[in-house]
Amino acid sequence: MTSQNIDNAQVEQVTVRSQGQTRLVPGNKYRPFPSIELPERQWPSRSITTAPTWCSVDLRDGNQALPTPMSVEEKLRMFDLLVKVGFKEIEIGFPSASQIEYDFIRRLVDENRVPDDVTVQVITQSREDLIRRTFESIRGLKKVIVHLYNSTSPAQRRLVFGLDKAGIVDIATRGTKLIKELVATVPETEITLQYSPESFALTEIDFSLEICEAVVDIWQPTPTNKIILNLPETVQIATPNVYADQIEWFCRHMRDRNSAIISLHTHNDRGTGVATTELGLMAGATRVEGTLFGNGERTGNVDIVVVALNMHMQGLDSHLDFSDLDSIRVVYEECTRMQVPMRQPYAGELVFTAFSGSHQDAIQKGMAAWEESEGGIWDVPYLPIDPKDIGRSYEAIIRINSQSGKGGVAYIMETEYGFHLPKPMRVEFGKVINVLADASGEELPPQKIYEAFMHEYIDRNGPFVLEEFHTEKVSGEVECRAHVSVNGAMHELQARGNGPIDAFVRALNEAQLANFSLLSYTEHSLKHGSDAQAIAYIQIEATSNETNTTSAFFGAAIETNIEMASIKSVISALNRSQVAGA
Ligand SMILES: CC(=O)SCCNC(=O)CCNC(=O)[C@H](O)C(C)(C)COP(=O)(O)OP(=O)(O)OC[C@H]1O[C@@H](n2cnc3c(N)ncnc32)[C@H](O)[C@@H]1OP(=O)(O)O
Ligand SMILES: CC(C)C(=O)C(=O)O
Repeated sequence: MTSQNIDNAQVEQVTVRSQGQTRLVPGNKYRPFPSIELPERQWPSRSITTAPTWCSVDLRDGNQALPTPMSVEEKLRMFDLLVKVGFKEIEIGFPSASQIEYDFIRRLVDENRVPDDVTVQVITQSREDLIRRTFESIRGLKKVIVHLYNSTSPAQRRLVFGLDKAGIVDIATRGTKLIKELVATVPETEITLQYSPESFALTEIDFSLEICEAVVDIWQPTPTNKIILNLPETVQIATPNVYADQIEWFCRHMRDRNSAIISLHTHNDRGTGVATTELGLMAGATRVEGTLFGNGERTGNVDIVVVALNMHMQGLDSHLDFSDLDSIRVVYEECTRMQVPMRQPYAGELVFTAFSGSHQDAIQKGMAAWEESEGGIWDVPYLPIDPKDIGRSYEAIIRINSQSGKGGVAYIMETEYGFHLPKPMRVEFGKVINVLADASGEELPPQKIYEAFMHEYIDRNGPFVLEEFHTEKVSGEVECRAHVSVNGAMHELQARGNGPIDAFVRALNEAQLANFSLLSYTEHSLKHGSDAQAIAYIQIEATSNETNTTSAFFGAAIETNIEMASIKSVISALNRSQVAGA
């Protein structure tokens, strides 16, 4: 790859007219990013097998991108959160940037808030006054990574620094020399140097190597006292494979590879921060800088929550704890004043929710199979991880609107209210809910679905009303006596059958109050304990007196006495058949 000069380029954008519309095409305003010459690249056939060292840059790169940067108190709260999540390296700020940044670091020192197993990192430009101020800020800390950066890309060399390559190398090496000198001023502190050739991904790869090796030559790292070479994709300008090639090329060509930790720092301008980081790990890096939920400059830094949970879903221990992601999100939103979008991977409110019928059906079947497997391999369609792993409940997995189907409605009735609707009844009740959802045009919360069930099946009070019901055993059969009013007219019924339901069905038919037969019957208890109730579901086939056609109807009833629930479910089904005109 060579540097390109656009100064004199003749830029032409082209306007295209097609089918009555005008469209701007880029013409030669932009250039494709050149690829890296890397014969027999290895990364495409590798996979990620261990967690990298994670470094949170929430308190630096995240903070510097906020409209209102965090206060000292907010930074302290965020720091405690990052420690709790399990970060062992945390970039705590840019101490020479502002008094708040400086004071925050002093609070960490004065209040002894940095755990022994956590190393803090501070960033500085390669300018003498800023480096000296940085060293003043870290006095009293046990372990510190001093992070020196300067930008190296052709555009930044030309536009920001007005320097050639040698001048840019000189900025880096002068800074390194000064840091080396200042180590003696903090004897109680173990210093690691991190050097970032900022805009690495946009820099000629051989120049990136040259400047890093110039820094290495001064710092003199060893395999037991390594330097961190952080190779940032400061601005994302190419597909993720290009960054992976750059990382693998760098790892292959650098001298003394064992004395350096190769670190990734990616942004998300093209929306591929996670992919770029994952390929960078496959290409040989062992450390990742990023932020919670991807806060950071412009479109953000890479979202470490996603990279870590992507590992989790492959069965890898990420060493970070996101088992209560909602609480982490609350602290993040309060400290940064940013919001996690509803579709954010893992953390978004809607990412484990299905509204659509076919997804709900598959999820319901998958969940049932997984529960039966008692801890088997997670293989639930449409749910890449178990929401419970990150502290989410199963309640929101299925939500109902007009796109939903019977499976989803049955899932809500079962998980929220303990009603195991018989399979054919799901079809019938699913249609009831679909009509309601269509009419409202909105989501139907579980309470509304429950109310619709009660209204449709349980709370019907006519035209049939059961006033009295008794049974007794007579010569091996059950004899029932009942008082049933129909549209207010009272009828006394009596019949025998092989059980109470059979006797009651016969009594109604013999008295010519209805013309129907029993198709199916199920029951189950609803609650346990002294106020235990049972629900009975019955399906009848009713014949219309007018048209002599038959139709099937479900009825349901809830009672403490299961016999009474079954008899009332017959009445419920009859009442529904009357409304439908059977
Ligand atoms: C990609 C990244 O995220 S890098 C981190 C960026 N973060 C921040 O900038 C947040 C904190 N920064 C600040 O508070 C301020 O920018 C400070 C305190 C660091 C510096 O402030 P100032 O000197 O007032 O201003 P400013 O940042 O504009 O300085 C630009 C000068 O620094 C030079 N410069 C920029 N980066 C570097 C560097 N890494 N090393 C040495 N010099 C640098 C520029 O060439 C420019 O020089 P010039 O004045 O001769 O043209
Ligand atoms: C200083 C570097 C690492 C940086 O923040 C970037 O390149 O985005």
